Amino acid sequence: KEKLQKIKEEAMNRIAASDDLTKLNDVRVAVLGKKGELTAVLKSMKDVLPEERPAFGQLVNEVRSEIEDKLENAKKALEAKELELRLQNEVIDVTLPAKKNKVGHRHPNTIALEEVERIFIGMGYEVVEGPEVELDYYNFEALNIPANHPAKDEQDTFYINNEIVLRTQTSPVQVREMEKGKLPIRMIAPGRVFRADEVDATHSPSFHQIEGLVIDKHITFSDLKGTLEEFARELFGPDTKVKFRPHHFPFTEPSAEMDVTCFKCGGKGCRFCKGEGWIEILGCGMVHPRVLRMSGIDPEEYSGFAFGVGLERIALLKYEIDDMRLLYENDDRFLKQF
Ligand SMILES: CNC(=O)COc1cccc(Nc2cc(Cl)ccn2)c1
Repeated sequence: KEKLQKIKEEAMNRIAASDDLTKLNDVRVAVLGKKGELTAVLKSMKDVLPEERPAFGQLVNEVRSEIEDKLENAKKALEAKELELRLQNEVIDVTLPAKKNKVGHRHPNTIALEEVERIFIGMGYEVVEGPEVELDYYNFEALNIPANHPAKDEQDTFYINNEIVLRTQTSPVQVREMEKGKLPIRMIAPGRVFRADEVDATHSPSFHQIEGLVIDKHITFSDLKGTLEEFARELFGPDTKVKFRPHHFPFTEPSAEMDVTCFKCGGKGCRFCKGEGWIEILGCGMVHPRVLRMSGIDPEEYSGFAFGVGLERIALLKYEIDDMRLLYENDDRFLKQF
């Protein structure tokens, strides 16, 4: 009897002292398990006098159910505590900012190209593409660039062989269009061009240009100025002013270069426009009559203007990128800013 009392007291204390489910289970096994203390007592029943067995057995069962109840309550309490702990640790703060998903980005060149295309498509121009590996006829002769012209030497042009080059501008696409003789023409020719230049912050052997060509009856220099002024305004903002400075290209006469007021300082002069207040954007001019004639267009009947703009130049200006090589290094840290 005393032994049972001791086992019960000891078990109760050990249950109360168990601060987690594992320890509690250890107590259950130690007392009620196959080799448990109470089980041992039950096994010693055979030594008890037969007439005392019923009372004894009842006593043992009482102790066992008291211990089982205590174990059960302790188990429930510990489970509740564990759940409470988990609820505190696993709480999700829904007010935290969401993780930004990594999404793709358009390259600055792509953004600039799509912007320029949108402007001229809006003016009714067609976008035409052509071969990057070109006959030197279309890249030079048809553009009134004579055989011994410096632009043709190997310092500036990649030759595949004596007749075939990597095009140095997208004008050949326009010559091919003029040859078709379907007039009037209003087109832009975007695409990759190649120069055997030195590579530096503003030159790359392979870059992109967009050229424009308008051929119709009675096209004048003022059509050129009006069109390119509108282009500049749509690209750099409505307050942009333009100016045309006389220049020379073999394929246009007269020729000009167009500057726009610096969109950073509005024309006062700043670091960005090197204090000039103006930034050169493109070259242009009235298509040279010899170029028209070589492509089968009568300069007495038709006239036209053309222009060429460097795509990287637009992208570098618009996004204030100071080294063209950044456009080609595919550094995600740079590209994901656009
Ligand atoms: C970045 N480009 C520049 O600085 C200058 O580009 C220019 C300038 C003037 C005209 C043209 N293209 C052209 C095309 C034909 Cl088919 C006939 C006449 N001209 C390109």
